[in-house]
Amino acid sequence: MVHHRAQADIVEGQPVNGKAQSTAYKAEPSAQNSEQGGAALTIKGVGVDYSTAEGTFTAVERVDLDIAAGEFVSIIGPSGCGKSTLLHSIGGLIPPTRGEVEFRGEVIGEPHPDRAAFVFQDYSLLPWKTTLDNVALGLQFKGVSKGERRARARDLLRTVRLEAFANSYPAELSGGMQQRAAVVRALAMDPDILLLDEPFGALDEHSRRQLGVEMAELLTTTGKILILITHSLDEAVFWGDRVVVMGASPGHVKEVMEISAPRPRAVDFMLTDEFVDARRHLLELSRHDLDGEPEPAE
Ligand SMILES: Nc1ncnc2c1ncn2[C@@H]1O[C@H](COP(=O)(O)OP(=O)(O)OP(=O)(O)O)[C@@H](O)[C@H]1O
Repeated sequence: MVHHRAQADIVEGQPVNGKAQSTAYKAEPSAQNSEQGGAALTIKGVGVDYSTAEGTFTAVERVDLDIAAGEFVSIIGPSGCGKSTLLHSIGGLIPPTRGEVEFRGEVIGEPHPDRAAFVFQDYSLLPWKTTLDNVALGLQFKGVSKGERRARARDLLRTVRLEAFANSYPAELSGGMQQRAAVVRALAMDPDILLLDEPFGALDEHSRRQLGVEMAELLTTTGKILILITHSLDEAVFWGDRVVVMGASPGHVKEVMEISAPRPRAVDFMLTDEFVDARRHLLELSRHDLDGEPEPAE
């Protein structure tokens, strides 16, 4: 069943210089994960301003979100609404201008690959290293011995059916294969949080759907917190325990939608009423973004 939490139910708007109102949220961890012990990751009033030649630019106004251990959260929203900025703040790459991000009660102040690992759209594999060495790379920084890191990297490559390409270089792999390698490279670090910034965005629609289904079990049974930025409504609903819908100018949370189907989900989930209803609702929400119309007054 799909639960919408309409903005009016949960938002305390604050006028900002007479412009758009901010959206402050207190979203609860999904029912599916709440038995795992409440929020592990707390995003408390996080806002990010950038300094530009024209002055201060507010990319993210204010976001509040509690995420439970093992929860999968998808983030969607129009281009430029601050999705990547927020993700970078969660991972410690960009310090928030306002508020803070806490993991298990500890403020995340700087990047820490044991805690949060990123997977970006452009694969970011090192072209001069083999697939195996790319996956093993992070373990080197953790001080794992050469033999052990190669063994662990080989095991991980097996989980994404890339063992036969262990000694190939990234340029010899397809886009989907490179992205599978990039995902297991991040998993090799055994982070508490996996941050996925449009990881399948460079792939054609067929490949990204196939990869999504293939990786569903691997990614969603890790017990890690997963946060996925995507422009694909299908992906957002297919993966997420919750879908966070962001709006722009400045970046804020418009709505949080809960998707209750258990994970890992098979491709048949896309044919269910829950999937179709959720997708339709998200499409309606983003219609104004797609039409290029201003958002309705909040
Ligand atoms: N380093 C920076 N300095 C100034 N402005 C920035 C900087 N990085 C991002 N911005 C601006 O902040 C806003 C949010 O950018 P961000 O990349 O977070 O959005 P996004 O929702 O991830 O966009 P997309 O979906 O297109 O990737 C945009 O208007 C962008 O131009």
